[in-house]
Amino acid sequence: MQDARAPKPMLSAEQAILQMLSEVAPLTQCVSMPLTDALDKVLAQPVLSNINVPGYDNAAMDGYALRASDVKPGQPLTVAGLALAGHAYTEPVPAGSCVRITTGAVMPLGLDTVVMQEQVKLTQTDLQQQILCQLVPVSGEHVRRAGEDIASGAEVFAAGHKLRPADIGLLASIGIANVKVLRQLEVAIFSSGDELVPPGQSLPEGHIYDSNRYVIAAMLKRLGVQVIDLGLLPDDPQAIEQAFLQGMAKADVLITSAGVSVGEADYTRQILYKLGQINFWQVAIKPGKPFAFGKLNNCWFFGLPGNPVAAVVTLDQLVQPVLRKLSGENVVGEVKLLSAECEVPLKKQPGRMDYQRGWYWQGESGLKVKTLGAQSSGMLSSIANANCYIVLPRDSGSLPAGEIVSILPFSNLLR
Ligand SMILES: Nc1nc2c(c(=O)[nH]1)N[C@H]1C(S)=C(S)[C@@H](COP(=O)(O)OP(=O)(O)OC[C@H]3O[C@@H](n4cnc5c(N)ncnc54)[C@H](O)[C@@H]3O)O[C@H]1N2
Ligand code: MOO
Repeated sequence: MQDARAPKPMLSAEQAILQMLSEVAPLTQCVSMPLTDALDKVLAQPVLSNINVPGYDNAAMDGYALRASDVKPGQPLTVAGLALAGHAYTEPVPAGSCVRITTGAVMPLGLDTVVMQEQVKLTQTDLQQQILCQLVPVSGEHVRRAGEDIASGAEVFAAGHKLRPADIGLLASIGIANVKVLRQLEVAIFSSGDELVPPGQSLPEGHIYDSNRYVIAAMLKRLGVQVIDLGLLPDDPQAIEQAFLQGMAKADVLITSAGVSVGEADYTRQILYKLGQINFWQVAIKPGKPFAFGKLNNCWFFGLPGNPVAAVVTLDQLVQPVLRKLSGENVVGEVKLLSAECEVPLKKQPGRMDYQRGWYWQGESGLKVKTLGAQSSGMLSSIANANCYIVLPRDSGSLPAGEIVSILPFSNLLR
C-alpha cells in the first residue's frame, strides 16, 4: 500500500472536507419510532400533512365574532350566544348580532371578523347583552383561517431533515405519533497512551488524565450519534489492533485520538495501514495538523491528534460535516463567518489556517473579540472558556490589536 506519509502539499480544511464528503454516502437503514423519541433524529422520508392547520376558521382573540359589514358607528349589536374553544356553535347568527367568542373557538357560520373585548363597550339589560364597537373593524381581523399555517397535502419536512424541538411540536400539530427516521450512526471511540489515567483514579508522576475520550463522547452525543466507548488503551500495538477490529465490527465510524503524529509509540497509524487505508493525512490547520482520514473495510476512520484542543477542533471543524452527511442529514445554510474587531494582538505564523479560541460580544459599534490567554493546543481551558473561533487565513502572519478578524461562533457541539 502506498504510504501517505510521503511529503505532499497539505490539504486546506476546505479541500479536506470536500474530499471526505465526496467519499462518504449517507446511511439508508431506517426505523420507525414514537415522536417522543425522535428529537435529533433524521427523517428517512418526507412528511406530508393530511390535515389543514388550523383545521377550521377560528378566533385569534377573546372578544366578539361578527360580520364587519354589520358594524355602524353608534349602532349596538346584540350578543346572540357564546362560542367556546372545543365546542361547536351551530346556531345561525341573525343579521345585526354577534357572538361572544374565546380564542381558538370555531367561527360561527357566516361571521367573518373578531373584535377584541377591550375594543367594545358591553351593555347589559335584563333581557340581553349588547356591544358597541369602539373602532370600525377590518373584515377578517383576528380570525385564523383554515390551513393558513399548513395546508392539507403540503410537505412539512423533506427527507434528511434533522428534527429540532419545534419540529416535534409541528409534527404533533398534524397528528403524527410515529416517524420514520434513519437509524443513528454508530461511532466507536478509544483513547490510547501509556501516560493516560481515567478520571477518578490517583495520578502517578508523569501521567495525565484521559480527557479526549470524554470531550469527544460529549460532542458526539450533541451531534445525535450513538457512541460505542472502547475504553482507554496502553501504547500496545496488540491492544490497539484489537480495538480497531472491535470498532470495525461494531461501528460505522471509528474515531481515535493521538498516535497519528510522528512519535515512536504512534501505533494508530501503523495499524491503520495494516488493517485498512489512509486516504489523507495532515491538514493545514492549527491546531489539528496531524489529522488522518481513512477506511477500514466498511468503517470510516478519523484519527484526531492527541493534543486535546486539536482533537476538539478537528472533530468540530473537519469531522462534524462528514458525520452529518453519513447520518443522512441535509446540511444547508450553515453559519458562516462574522467580522469582529479584535481587542488584542494575535500571534501567528503563515502556513496553516488558525482556529484561535476567542470570546466575542456585542460592542457599541459592532462585534468585538479577544483571545483568552495562551493558545497552546494542549490547553483545554483555552476552548472551555471561549465562545468562538478567531479564524485566521493560512497566509496571515501576526496581527496588531484593533484589526477586523473573522470569527466563527461555536456550534451546538461546543455550546
Ligand atoms: N516532530 C513532530 N512532533 C509533533 C508534530 C510534528 O509535526 N512533528 N506534531 C505535533 C502536533 S501539531 C500535535 S497535535 C501532536 C499530535 O500528536 P499525536 O496525535 O501523535 O498524539 P500524541 O503524541 O500521542 O499526544 C499528543 C499530546 O496529547 C496528549 N494526549 C493524547 N491522548 C490524550 C487523551 N486521551 N487525553 C488527554 N491528552 C491526551 C498526549 O499526552 C500528548 O501530550 O504531535 C505534535 N508533535
Ligand atoms: O495540531 Mo497541533 O495541536 O497544531 O499542535
